[in-house]
Order: sequence, then structure tokens, then C-alpha cells
Amino acid sequence: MAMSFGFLIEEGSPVIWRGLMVMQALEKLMRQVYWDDIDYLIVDTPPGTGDTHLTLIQNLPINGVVLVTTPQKAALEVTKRGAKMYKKLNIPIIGLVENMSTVICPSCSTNIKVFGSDTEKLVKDINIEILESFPLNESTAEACDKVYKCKAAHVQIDFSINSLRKMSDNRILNATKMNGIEGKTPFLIGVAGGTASGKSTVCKRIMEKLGQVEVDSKQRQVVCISQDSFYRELTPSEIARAEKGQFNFDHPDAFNDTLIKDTLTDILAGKMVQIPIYDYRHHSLKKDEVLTIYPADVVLFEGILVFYFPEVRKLFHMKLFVDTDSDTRLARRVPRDIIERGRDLDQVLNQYMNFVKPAFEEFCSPTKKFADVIIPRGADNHVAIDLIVQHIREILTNRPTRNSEERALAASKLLNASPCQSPSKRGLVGNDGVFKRPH
Ligand SMILES: Nc1ncnc2c1ncn2[C@@H]1O[C@H](COP(=O)(O)OP(=O)(O)O)[C@@H](O)[C@H]1O
Ligand SMILES: O=c1ccn([C@@H]2O[C@H](COP(=O)(O)O)[C@@H](O)[C@H]2O)c(=O)[nH]1
Repeated sequence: MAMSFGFLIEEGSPVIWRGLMVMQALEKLMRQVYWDDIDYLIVDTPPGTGDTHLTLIQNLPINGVVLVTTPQKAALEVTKRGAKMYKKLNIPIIGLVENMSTVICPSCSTNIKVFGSDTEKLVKDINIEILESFPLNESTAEACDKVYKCKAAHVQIDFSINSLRKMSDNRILNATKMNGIEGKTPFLIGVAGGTASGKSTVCKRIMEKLGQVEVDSKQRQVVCISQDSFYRELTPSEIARAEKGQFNFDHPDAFNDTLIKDTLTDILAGKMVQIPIYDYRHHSLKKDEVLTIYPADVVLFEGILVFYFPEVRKLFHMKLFVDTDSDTRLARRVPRDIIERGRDLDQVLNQYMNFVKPAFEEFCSPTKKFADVIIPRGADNHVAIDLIVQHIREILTNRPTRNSEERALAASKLLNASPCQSPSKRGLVGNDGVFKRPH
């Protein structure tokens, strides 16, 4: 498949765009083209180190970059600058393709180096290899000029397939690394807060803004898991008490914290996991039903006591606390429990006064101090959510360079920063749709 903005404009008409429009066009090409189930996505970029390259790096999981240059000094200079930029941003360079390396004399077949041999010096300097060298060839030039839409494409495809074959021997294309990041170790975000504070809604908004809701569960870059899946099995007498609203579901003992720790540890190891599904109406885990969580880049784990257990708490790379006032939470919980969880009003209020409120004060509220970022008003706090989404996008491109403390610091800096960002940053926030993970 091939797609270009050139296909969408009238033949011969110029494209007169400012940088921001180029970036919008790129967004459309990345997210609004039906790419089907492709093995490789090759993006042909302009030379240099401009907004186009940065937009791509910030928005796509990139296995690696192929540099293409002619051997002229000016072209090599631009290529060198590009190579340095990719290295700085941790994008692996697969290698370099040299075009017009030589000219073959049609009468005596002598191979003439018209532009010198500085390409070899460049690849040595930046420590990469030359993947292919193509002579300036009459038939290629002719194909490009005359029948570029079919024959040149044919030449290009031959070249690409040969190079891809070579590259597939190359460990960069086979690696799980994206933008130089180990793709299978997710960034784990804990989301705590009182009952009905809006934890699930905040996670949902984050997923929506990252375009993850519509994505098939196997392909999601960001997934969300609820701590409620880890309520422990109750004994028959505990179930009887629960049915009368007399069981304390807000106490840490109600959870299987060992299973939480083991599951999150497996997730961090890049494994696929299966988690139980909780049935609030029957206060029990659904029999013979589990939810499969496929490896993702970012995992959100939300629940009232996700920061309570020290062994679990230390697994998070970033901790968010949704801080919504108690009256609002109670006003939300009452209809939710009656409509969605099959309770009656008395039961909800008794449970709230006897267990939910005291347990919140004793076990949940004190964990706010562990949070890196506190989100007042939950999902209504669009600024905080946009900043978190922006931070997650940065994580997707910058993971290897940061440890957990630096990330937390970056997150809090981000939330203290002015929401006014550079146009390119502003363009990133709120963009729907994220590319499929190629592994
Ligand atoms: N900002 C909000 N405005 C109005 N209703 C909300 C808001 N956030 C959450 N809710 C509603 O409150 C209830 C509890 O929200 P939820 O996100 O499930 O909280 P939690 O996951 O913290 O228990 C849900 O019915 C949800 O639709
Ligand atoms: O069987 C159950 C299990 C849990 N609860 C209540 O649920 C909340 C936690 O879920 P949130 O979505 O964070 O509100 C907790 O306060 C428990 O009291 C329940 O009532 N019955």
C-alpha cells in the first residue's frame, strides 16, 4: 500500500503550507488512512531535522531509520545532522543507502565516482553501515521521469524488498524496541482515590484521548485494569454478610494483594496475563470467566487501595490520586450502586456509613501522600488529564532515558507547567488514534 498527500491534491498544483499544516497532514496520513494489516510502514520524509521528523518520532513507535543520501558534501552534511538528531532521540539507525554513488560509462563500463567517497567517512564517523549503494543509472532516471507512477515504483519496490530482506537479518527490525525503547516493559501508572471519585472515568478519558478505546484489545498500547478484579473469594458466611451490606469491602483484607503483586510483576515482565472478572451483584468472581490483558506500553491500574500495599506500591512508575470531595462521591455512589450493582438505598447508606467512609479515612486517604500527581475534581479536570495524556505520549517515546524518580519529577513538572505549549505540543494533545504495535 502507498499513501501520499500528493494523491489527494490536483495534479500540478503547488502545496503551500506552513509547518503546522504539514503536521496536521502527517496526523491525517498516520491516523486516518486505513493501513490494513501491514508488516512494515515506511515513511518517506524530507531531508533534515524539521518538525516533520519530530512529529513522527513523537507519534509513532519507530523500529529504526534508514538514511538515504547522495555522496555530495552538502547532502552528507544534512544526513549527518539527521543522524545526530535520531541518535539524540534514541531512534536506532538501521543503516545508510547511498544513491548516485557512481556512474557507469555506457561505452567503456568504467565506474566513475562523480561525487567522491565521503560517504564512507560519514558512516565511519557516525558508526553505521552502508546497506546499499546505487549507481546513477539511466534506466532508473528514465523510469523516474517518464513513467514514475508504475516503473519507478517498481524499481523502488525491488530496492525496498531487497533492503528489507537485508534489514530483517538486522537485529533492529526484529527487536521489540520502539524508538529505542524496550517495547514490552510497560510504564505502570497507579490511579487511586475514594469510591466513586472518578478513577475509572479518568482512566477512560485517558484511553479515549489516546485513541485506545476503539483499538482491538490485542493491539492496545494503553490498557486499564481495576483493582476490583482482585477481591478475594468470600466464604459462604461472608457472602451472607455482604448481601446484608455488612461486609467490609473497603478494608485491605478484602483484597488478594499477593495476586495483585504477582499479576503486576508479570505485566512488567511483558507477559500476557489473565485476570478475574468481579461480579458486584453477587460479591464474587465470575466463574470460568477471565479477562486477557495483552502486553501494552502503558498500563493503568485503578482502585481504592492501589497504593496501600507497599509491595504493590513500589511497582508503579507513576502514581495519580483522584481527589473528589466526599459529598460528590456519595451522591455518585448511591445511584450507581442501586442501578448498576443491584443494591437498595438502605443497604448503600448503611454500608457507606459503617464501612466505606471509615475505611476511606483510615486506609485510602492516607495513601494520597504517595501520589506524584493529585487530580482534583477527577474527570472534570480537563487540564490535568490533557497534561497526563501528553506525558504518556512522551513516555511512549522516551522510556529508556528515564528512571522512575525522573519520570515522577517530569510528571509533576508537567502539571505545574503552563498548559500553553508550543504549537507542535498542542497538536499532540487530544489527537485520537494511536498506531498499532507491530509486535
Ligand atoms: N466528572 C463527573 N461528572 C459526573 N459524573 C461522574 C464524573 N466522574 C464520574 N462520574 C460518575 O460517577 C460514578 C463513579 O465514577 P467512576 O469513574 O466509576 O468512579 P470510581 O472508579 O472512582 O469508583 C459513575 O457513574 C460515573 O459515571
Ligand atoms: O462486592 C462488592 C465489592 C466492592 N464494593 C464497593 O466497591 C467500591 C470500590 O469500587 P469503586 O469503583 O472504586 O467505587 C468499594 O468502596 C466497595 O465498598 C461493594 O460494595 N461490593
